Amino acid sequence: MTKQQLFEQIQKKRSFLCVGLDSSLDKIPKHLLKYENPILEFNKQIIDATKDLCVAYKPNTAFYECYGKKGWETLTETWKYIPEDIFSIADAKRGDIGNTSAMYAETFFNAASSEMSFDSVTVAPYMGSDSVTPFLTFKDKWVILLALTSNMGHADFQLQEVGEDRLFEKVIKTSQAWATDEQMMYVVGATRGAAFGDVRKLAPDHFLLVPGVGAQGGDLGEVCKYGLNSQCGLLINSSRGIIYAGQGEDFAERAREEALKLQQEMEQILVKAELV
Ligand SMILES: O=C(O)c1cc(=O)[nH]c(=O)n1[C@@H]1O[C@H](COP(=O)(O)O)[C@@H](O)[C@H]1O
Repeated sequence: MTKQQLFEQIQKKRSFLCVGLDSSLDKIPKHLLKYENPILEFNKQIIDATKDLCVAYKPNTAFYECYGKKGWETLTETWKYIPEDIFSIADAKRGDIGNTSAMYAETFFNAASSEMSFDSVTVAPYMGSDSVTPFLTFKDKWVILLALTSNMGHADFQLQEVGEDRLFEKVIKTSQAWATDEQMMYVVGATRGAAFGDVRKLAPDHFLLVPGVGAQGGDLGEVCKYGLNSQCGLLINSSRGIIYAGQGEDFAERAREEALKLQQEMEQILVKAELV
């Protein structure tokens, strides 16, 4: 998917919501355990209930890899179930020496070999250019590079000064030589509030993937105040806050209610910013 197509989806749905499919057997409603593949059934019902309210789905691969062969199959089938006009993110946080990264890129982008072709993959920048560029050889596929993450430990490295910059700023500056804003996004945690202003100084036009709304307590208004750009430029992810909103037979409706609350808030923000 291109950047323009993503923006058009945002305008059409009046939403920049990404639903995180961090689905695990111990958290999904108990009545689903009778199915042959409970997590796939869960994901399908969540997708059916939210697909008109969101513009992206983000399965975190850890929640699939932990179940071995069956988990990998569930990830593949989940990717197949995501509608084509919805941006798909393999949240795998990969990155390795060049020839290994090339195989990771095949895994997530080349359906001919892996049966999956996500629109994007999350990548850690730590190993540098040759660990990231193999993901950029696929047309209209995206790297979503970790910049300023939502977790406590972000301060251990990302805020350390490297010359004149903090490390996350260095990551954003240096990586812009590897790809344009048509193929690269940055992860900036919703819990980082005013730091969105600093990120926007360096990357005014890039899309940012923003996890941390919902269960981690990030504030949507604050993120948008500093992070919105002329093509919206934000994909706001919520995983647990949406998918585990209910535990009963009506879990998908409850998930929809939570997604709708966020979509309605986003619609107001888009209208106010005259983006729709
Ligand atoms: O790359 C990510 O998606 C990510 C980066 C980050 O800084 N913080 C973060 O929480 N995430 C992911 O975003 C999701 C957040 O889930 P919830 O806290 O349940 O909404 C999880 O899949 C995390 O792995």
